[in-house]
Amino acid sequence: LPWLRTAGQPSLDAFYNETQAKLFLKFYEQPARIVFNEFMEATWNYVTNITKRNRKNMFQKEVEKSQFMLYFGSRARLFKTDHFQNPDVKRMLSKLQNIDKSALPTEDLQKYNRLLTYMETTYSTAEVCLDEGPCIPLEPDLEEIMATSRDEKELLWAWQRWRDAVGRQIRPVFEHYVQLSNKAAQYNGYKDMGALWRAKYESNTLEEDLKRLFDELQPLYLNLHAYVRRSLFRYYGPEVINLRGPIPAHLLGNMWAQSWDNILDIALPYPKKPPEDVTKIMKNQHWKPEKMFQEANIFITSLGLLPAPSEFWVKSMLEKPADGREVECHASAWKFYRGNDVRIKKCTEVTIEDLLSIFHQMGHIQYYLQFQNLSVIYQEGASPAFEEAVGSVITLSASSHKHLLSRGLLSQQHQDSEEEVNFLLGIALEKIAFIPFSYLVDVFRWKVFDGTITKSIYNQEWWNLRLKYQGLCPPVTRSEEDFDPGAKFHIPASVPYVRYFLSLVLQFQFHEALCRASGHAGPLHRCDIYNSKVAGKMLGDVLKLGSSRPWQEVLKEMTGQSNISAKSFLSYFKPLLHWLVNENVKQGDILGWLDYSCSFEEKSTDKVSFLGMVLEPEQARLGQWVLL
Ligand SMILES: CC(=O)N[C@@H](CC(=O)O)C(=O)NC[C@H](CC1(C(=O)N[C@@H](Cc2ccc(O)cc2)C(=O)O)CCCC1)C(=O)O
Ligand SMILES: [Zn+2]
Repeated sequence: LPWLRTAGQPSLDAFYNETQAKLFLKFYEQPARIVFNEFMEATWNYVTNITKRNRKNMFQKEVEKSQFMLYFGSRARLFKTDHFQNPDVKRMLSKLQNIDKSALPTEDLQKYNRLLTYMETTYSTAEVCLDEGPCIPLEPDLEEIMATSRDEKELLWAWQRWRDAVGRQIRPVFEHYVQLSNKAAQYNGYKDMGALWRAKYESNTLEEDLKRLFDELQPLYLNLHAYVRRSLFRYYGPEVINLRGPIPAHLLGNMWAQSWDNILDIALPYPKKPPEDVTKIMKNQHWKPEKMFQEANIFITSLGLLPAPSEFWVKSMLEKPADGREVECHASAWKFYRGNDVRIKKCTEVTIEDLLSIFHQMGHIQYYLQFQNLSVIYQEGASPAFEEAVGSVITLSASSHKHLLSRGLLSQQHQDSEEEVNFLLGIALEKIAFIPFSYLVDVFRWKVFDGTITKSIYNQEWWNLRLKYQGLCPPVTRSEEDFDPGAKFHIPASVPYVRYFLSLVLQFQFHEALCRASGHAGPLHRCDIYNSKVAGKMLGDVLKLGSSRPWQEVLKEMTGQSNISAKSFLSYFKPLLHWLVNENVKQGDILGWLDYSCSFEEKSTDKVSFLGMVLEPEQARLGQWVLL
């Protein structure tokens, strides 16, 4: 191209580099699919059959994958993209450069992988042994106790023994994990691993956006917290519950008190009109795990979206194996970079909770199927929150009274206003309770990564955040021998969590847009997009983009808004907020928690460790309050 040469060096370099860059990216595709496929297969084999041999093979494939990513990641850095014309080439090259832990020197990487696998496997194989007799695992046994037992002592036993069995083992390893994580992040050009995780959201206002959303949702949470505390007070009595203090963390129907839907029976607003027990109906109708996945598939294909391919039904692990194999029961959806090879691993129990979580998982599968023709580099969600919101938005329709009725999972025809409050409270116990938990998990980890929370105070800082954001307290004294955050899967598994907080907000924003598109009129909580091809097309168009476009652009195309907003979440629960505010005023309950611990002897009225809010009857009507 002599004539270009005379036109001056930069344009030639730019032209030459851009062409070269396109070839480089083209060449990347095939080997990437092969290397990633082999890595996913080896990891799948391990988590569905935990043996030394499978672990060794997984480590081997992990090293190969990392060498491959290091090769292409470092070469992607060599291109000077500022003169490039094609925005796609620039975006793909920049995504290729973030190679996470693969940037570590092989020695460190192998140590890091051993730490990660030790923590995740410790969690997945941990059991709690009764004094004499059997040892019981988290899924389904301990989770079943936390969900259904109403014996405070038994709940305390399960809560404490799980943390003894897992958290304590993981603590010493976690400290090294933090160091190596930060080292990997620095090799990628980030100050610490928290910064690398946050960069996935392509936003320089992420932390303030999170804070803003959290504050907008605070009135909902504080009113629900006060109401549930009152309900638990009525049930367990004043010895256990302090109406002006935090709630003991073992009484909320969940091992981590992250969602409280399992104690709807205790908190039911109108006990004379109890909702039907869908789990019981499923069991009476002889539902099996496979039928639960087919039910989700039927919903998804009713939208005109893609069905689960035959390989899915053949290769997935839909139930805990009965052959004594050790498996990782924590549910997950998998893609294998080979077209229709997509799978789910889940130790499914026949319950409504598992049915709804299957809708969530099948949302991941649908994303994989929709973006499979994109470059490997774009085969992920527009943001991690988008990935999580897809399945959850479908679940919002699937859990509606209208949908369950149409699927024969409810027999009651009508739903009067009191039954509607009961229904909304059920959804609130899952979604509103989840707000502060899904926010604080990564607030904790970001502070650990950036050094604010040093290893000598991990546990006390965890409980400070649990008190500050959730208004919970540990039911027994904790120490720095314990490591309670390690008792939650995503911490030993090193899976970021703020995606679930953002997904909480996003799923309602999506729900409102999809419901409007499907022609739904009336309250948002009565919407069911089932059978709506229009809503399906709107959703499919988002999924087809993968991460090829910034999520802000994708959100704008779908909902008309380019920023994430809590407005839809608030409007979905508006009827319930009014009911809760009136109920709390009637009971004279305060919002928030003045005391800072469960045990009453440390009762203190002078120390206000958190916003103590007193409702003036007048302001309460407007849902406002006066800071104490
Ligand atoms: C190979 C791989 O890892 N694949 C990823 C997907 C991907 O990255 O492509 C994946 O499958 N991750 C597993 C994870 C599983 C679940 C989870 O952990 N949920 C959170 C938070 C929550 C709670 C309630 C709820 O309704 C929705 C979310 C928790 O239980 O605390 C378990 C129950 C449901 C979702 C998931 O599906 O998000
Ligand atoms: Zn998910």
